[in-house]
Amino acid sequence: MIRVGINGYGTIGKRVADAVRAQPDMTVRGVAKRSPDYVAVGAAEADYPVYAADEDRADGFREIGIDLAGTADDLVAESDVIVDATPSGVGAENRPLYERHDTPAIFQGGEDATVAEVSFNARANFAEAEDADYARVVSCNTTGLSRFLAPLHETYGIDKARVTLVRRGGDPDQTGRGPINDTVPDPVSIPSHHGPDVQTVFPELDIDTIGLKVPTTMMHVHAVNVTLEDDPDGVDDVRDLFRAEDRLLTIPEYAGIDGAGTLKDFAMDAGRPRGDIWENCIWGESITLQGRDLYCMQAIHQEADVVPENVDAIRALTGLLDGPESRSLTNETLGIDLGRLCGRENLTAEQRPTERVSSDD
Ligand SMILES: NC(=O)C1=CN([C@@H]2O[C@H](COP(=O)(O)OP(=O)(O)OC[C@H]3O[C@@H](n4cnc5c(N)ncnc54)[C@H](OP(=O)(O)O)[C@@H]3O)[C@@H](O)[C@H]2O)C=CC1
Ligand SMILES: O=C(OP(=O)(O)O)[C@H](O)COP(=O)(O)O
Repeated sequence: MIRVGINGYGTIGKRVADAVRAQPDMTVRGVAKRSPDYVAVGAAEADYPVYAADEDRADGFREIGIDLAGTADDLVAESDVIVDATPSGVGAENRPLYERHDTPAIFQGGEDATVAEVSFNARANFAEAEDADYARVVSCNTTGLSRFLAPLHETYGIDKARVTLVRRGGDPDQTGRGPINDTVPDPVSIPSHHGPDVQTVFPELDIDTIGLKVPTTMMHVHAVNVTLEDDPDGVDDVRDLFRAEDRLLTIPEYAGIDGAGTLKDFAMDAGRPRGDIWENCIWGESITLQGRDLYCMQAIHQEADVVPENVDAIRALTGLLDGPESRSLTNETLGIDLGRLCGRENLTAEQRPTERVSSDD
């Protein structure tokens, strides 16, 4: 059993902890956080050993009845691998602590790519992390783009990708984030950081990205245009390629899912923990082919899509399983089952989204 320490127990950390707990080959050694708040109480109630990230605040935990298991330093010493899910920039400050204990670590996408030897996506470059001590799971948007681009890159080749990212303003617990009544170019300069970040996974890929922020906490939405090198054999060829991917959910027209709100409602109806959607959600009707130009729209649940990637990164760093085996086990244990979620195997030709434009036209 690999002992996993989670340093930083917020939006990402608490989800990764629950996902690690669901695996048969790893266990949560403990979780570290700074503030003795409702999330700390939740961790203790979930029977995770709680460690204080900041020793000065240790008494605050005791005052609310949480018996601390130690400090972050102790957690690192007692773990085989650390998942660092602290806020952007803190991970890089923590790296010397992991080096001191000779403990491999996984960082998150808010860190600069230089924090680790490899920027990781389980679908695109699992094997590159197998010899690494430090890996960075790329951000939620970059994870969504990497999963989407990998099969296109392998099957047709990519001449150029252009993506407009409509980014959620903040997560539901980020009460101070915005905008609350605006649509804001973010960043106003082009490209946004996402294109260069995708290139940390696909170094040769030609990609430009533009970002905007909008007043929602639900999900990010991407409008994608990819100019392929080779002609697909019609739009159904592309649809079938996406359907064969384990973490790409093609939303069928009959589902009536017309936005991020219905997607979240759908996830909660499906019994997903915290309403989490670990998969990219591609609107089937939006998949459009004009010659070699592929268009479509996808939604990315920012709180969730990196969670299975962290589990897979743990296996890559520790050599537990290879990429396909790890993805398959992670999918099975978390319940990533697209057929069950959207009735994929029941789709008839008539039920499939109508082709608006096809290369055959
Ligand atoms: N939220 C998102 O949508 C996504 C975030 N990411 C990336 O994941 C990382 C974490 O983000 P997120 O989960 O949103 O962050 P949160 O702010 O939700 O959680 C951060 C956690 O780290 C703790 N923390 C703060 N400072 C320290 C410290 N010095 N040492 C140890 N722990 C500390 C916080 O403790 P406390 O709360 O007790 O103060 C909190 O538990 C970032 O790199 C981010 O860019 C990636 C994909 C999506
Ligand atoms: O990793 C994320 O987004 P990103 O891919 O836009 O960097 C998370 O949604 C965090 O984004 P934030 O930097 O807007 O909090």
